[in-house]
Amino acid sequence: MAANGHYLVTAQEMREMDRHAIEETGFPAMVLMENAGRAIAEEAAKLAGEWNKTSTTDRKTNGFRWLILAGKGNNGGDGLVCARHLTDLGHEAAILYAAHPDSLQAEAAQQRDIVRKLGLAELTLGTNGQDLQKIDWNQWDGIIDALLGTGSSGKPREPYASLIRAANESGLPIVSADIPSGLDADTGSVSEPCIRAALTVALAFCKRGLMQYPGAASAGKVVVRAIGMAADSPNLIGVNTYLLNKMGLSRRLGLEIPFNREQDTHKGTYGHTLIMAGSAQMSGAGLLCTRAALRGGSGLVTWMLPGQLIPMLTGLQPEAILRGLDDGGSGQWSSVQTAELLQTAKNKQAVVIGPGFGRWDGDVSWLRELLEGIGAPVVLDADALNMWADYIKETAVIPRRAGAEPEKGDAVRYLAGRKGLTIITPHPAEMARLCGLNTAEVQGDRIGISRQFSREQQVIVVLKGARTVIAAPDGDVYVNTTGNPGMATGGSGDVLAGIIGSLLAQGLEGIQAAALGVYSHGLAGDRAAAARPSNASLIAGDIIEAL
Ligand SMILES: NC(=O)C1=CN([C@@H]2O[C@H](COP(=O)(O)OP(=O)(O)OC[C@H]3O[C@@H](n4cnc5c(N)ncnc54)[C@H](O)[C@@H]3O)[C@@H](O)[C@H]2O)[C@H](O)CC1
Ligand SMILES: [K+]
Repeated sequence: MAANGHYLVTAQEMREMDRHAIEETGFPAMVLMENAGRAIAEEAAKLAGEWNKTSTTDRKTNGFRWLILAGKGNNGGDGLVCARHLTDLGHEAAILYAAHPDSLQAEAAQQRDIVRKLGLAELTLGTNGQDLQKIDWNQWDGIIDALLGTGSSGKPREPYASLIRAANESGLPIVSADIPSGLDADTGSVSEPCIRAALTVALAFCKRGLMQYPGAASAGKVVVRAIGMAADSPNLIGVNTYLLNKMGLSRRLGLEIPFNREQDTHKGTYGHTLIMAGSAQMSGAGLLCTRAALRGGSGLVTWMLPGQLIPMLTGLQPEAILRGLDDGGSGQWSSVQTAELLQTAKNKQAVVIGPGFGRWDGDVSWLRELLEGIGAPVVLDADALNMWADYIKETAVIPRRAGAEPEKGDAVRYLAGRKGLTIITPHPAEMARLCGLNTAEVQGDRIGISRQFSREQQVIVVLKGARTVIAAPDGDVYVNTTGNPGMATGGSGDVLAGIIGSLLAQGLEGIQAAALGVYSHGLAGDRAAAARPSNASLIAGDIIEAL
C-alpha cells in the first residue's frame, strides 16, 4: 500500500491538494499528469500479465490491445499519457476521444499533441457520437476508462453515457483512471450508467466513493498510486476521513494488530462490562453480546436480564455473571427498578444497552433516566436506538439532512449532556429513524450523514453495513475495510455491540474502541468465513469464536 493509503478524500479536497502542489509547491501540473498516466499504465500492464496467464486465446503480441476512452478533461489527459506508456511497455493502444480532440485544454491538449506526433491510433465519435455503432469492440483486449474523473458532475451526458454502456456491454476488462466514470467520488453513489471496472487506479489519494457501496462494486479492485504530491498534503488541508485498515489503526489511533496485553496485569486491569440485553423471545441476543464481550477481553462481564430467563440460561456461559431483574415472571424488560440498574452500573467501566430488548410502554423516558444516571461509557444498540429515535421524533428536531444546520432542541442536549461518552451502533434503517430520513437517503451519503449526526448529538456513530462508517464528534470519520456478506446474519450486530463495550471497559478511548471493535469484528468474520466452504453458512457465533 502507498504511504498515503489511509486517507479518503473528496473531489474538492483533491482539487485543493492539486492546487497546493502546483501553486504553493511549484510542482508542474504536467508532471502530475505524467506520473498519473504512467501509474495507470503500469497497473493495467500488471493486470494484463495476470489475465494472459489464465487466458486460453493466443495473442499476436505479449501485450494487450487497449482502447483508451478519453474524456476532454484532465482524466482524459491521464488516459493519453497512459496510452503512451502502454505502448512503451509493449502493448498496443488506440485512443477514442469522447469529445472533439480540439476541445481538450491545457495539459490534456499538450498530451493530445504528443500522442499525435508519436502516431498513436486515434478514433473519434463524430460530432454527436453517431459513430459509436462503428466501434468493433472485438478488436480490443481491454479498455482504459479515462472519460470522467473528479471533475465530473451529475449523470454522464451524451456521448459519454452511450460510450459507458457500450464499454460495459463489450465484456472487456476495464481499468478506470482515478474513479469509474459515472461514480460520485464523494458518496459512492453511481449514475446510470457507470463504468463497471475490474481495477481502479486511484491517483494520489483514495476517493471516498471508491470505498462506499454501490461505488465500491463498480470500482473493482482499488490500487492507490502516488503521483508526486507530498504524502502529508491531506493534513495541510484538513482531510479527516480515513480508511480503517492496519495503517489507519496504527497511524491515527495508535493501535497495533494483533492487540496484545502487557505482562504485569490482572483481570481488574481489563475492566467490568455490564450487558443489559435479551428478553424471552430474544435471549440469544444477550447471550451473543455477553460472550462477545468476554472474547473481546473484558476482565469481567455481568449480564443483566429479566429474571425469569435465568434458570434456562444458567451454565450456558459460565464465565459471565448473571443478574436477574424482577420481571414478575414475564421474561420481559419494563421500566421498573431503575434504581437497581443504576446501582449495578455504578462500578462498571462500560455498559451495553439494547440487544434483544423489545419495546414497552414508557421505555423512552426510562432510557432517558438511565442514560442520565449512568456515568460509564455506554453502547446503545437495537431497540435502545429505536427508543431514542422516538424521543427525537417527539421533541421534533427532525427532519435533518446532511449539510443543514442542527436544529436546537431537547434531543440535541439529551446525549450531549451525558456524563460518559456514548457510542451508537445503528444499521441503516435505525440510522434513518434517528435522522428522520429514509434508508435510501442514509445509504446515499453514509459518511456525510454519520458525521453530521455525530457532531450534533456528540455521540460516536457506528453506521453498520458493508464498509461500516465510524464517526466521532470532532469530525473524524473512519471507513472499515474488513468483513464480508456472510456477516449479514442474525446476531452479528449483538456481537459487535459486545466487542465495543468490552474494549471500552478495558480503557480504550471511545473512538479507539469503536474502530478496533468494528475492524476486529470484520476480521474475525473474514477468518470464520474463510474456514467455511461458503460465507453464506457463517453465523454470529462463528465470529465470536474467530476473535
Ligand atoms: N488530482 C490531481 O492531482 C490530478 C488529477 N488528474 C486527473 O484529473 C482528473 C480531474 O480532472 P478535471 O479536468 O478536473 O475533470 P474531469 O477530467 O473529471 O472531467 C471534466 C470534464 O468533463 C466534463 N463533464 C463534467 N461532468 C460531466 C458529465 N456528467 N457528463 C459529461 N461530461 C462531463 C466537464 O465539462 C469537463 O470538461 C482526476 O480525476 C485525475 O484523473 C491529473 O491528471 C493529475 C493530477
Ligand atoms: K475515469
